[in-house]
Amino acid sequence: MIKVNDLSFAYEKEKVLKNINFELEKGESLAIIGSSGCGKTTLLYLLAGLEKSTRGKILINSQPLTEIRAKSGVILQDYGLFPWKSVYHNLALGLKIRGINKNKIKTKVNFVLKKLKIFKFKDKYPAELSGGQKQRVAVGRSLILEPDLLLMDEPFSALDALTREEMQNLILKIHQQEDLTFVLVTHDIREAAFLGKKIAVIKAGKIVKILENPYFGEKNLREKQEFFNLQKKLRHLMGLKSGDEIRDEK
Ligand SMILES: Nc1ncnc2c1ncn2[C@@H]1O[C@H](COP(=O)(O)OP(=O)(O)OP(=O)(O)O)[C@@H](O)[C@H]1O
Repeated sequence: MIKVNDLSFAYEKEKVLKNINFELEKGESLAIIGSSGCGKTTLLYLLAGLEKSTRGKILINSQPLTEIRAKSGVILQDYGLFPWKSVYHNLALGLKIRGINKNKIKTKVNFVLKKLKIFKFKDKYPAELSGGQKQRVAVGRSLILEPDLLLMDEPFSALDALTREEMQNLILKIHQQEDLTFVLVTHDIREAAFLGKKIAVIKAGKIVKILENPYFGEKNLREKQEFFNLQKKLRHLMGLKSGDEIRDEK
């Protein structure tokens, strides 16, 4: 589905991504993790066709990516909702632009609203919703266009821990039910370990390791020892110190 070959990118002179290589099969998920400023968002923008690489290439379904793809859904951290439109019309807009008739739009929007459990908010405006509800609307707005690839940049970072877990469960469920391929950028180790079938660790613009997560999608994963072990591995790869080491330094 995605093939990235020797990709590099610079904003003006500063090289932000260096020789990035990875592949992602259809129906797989990739979590991209790294500390602030390492280049995660830039990589997602390149995958979305919002920025163009300085060197190397991206193939999606064997086609070189040269512009924004209609079949790629993108969800950003700030929800990207239209504040002057109701929940219903935020979801309907993409279909309307594509010239779909009103009845079909109504059926589809209502179906997605129910699936994401936000039907009762359909006449509300984004400002009247909680963070989690807004993020459900943002997910709905992408899914309604039936993307074959969903690209998400820190989509749940503004949410409290419980709502964040609920949203992670929701994405996993949609992935499992619809074989959705997705890429998620995050700085949260737990989130990467939960939502990545593959987990790419980035440091200063380079992929230091791509881990396979054999436990991805398992029931009650968050309570399993393997989940903690994987997080420990990720912490090491990211060069994070344990609390003890910090105490020893004093
Ligand atoms: N529009 C821009 N012009 C110039 N430099 C930029 C621009 N956007 C990002 N950068 C720089 O590129 C580097 C990577 O930024 P990027 O946003 O991809 O990192 P990130 O890993 O997503 O960080 P964070 O987790 O803080 O969002 C940073 O050093 C940043 O300052």
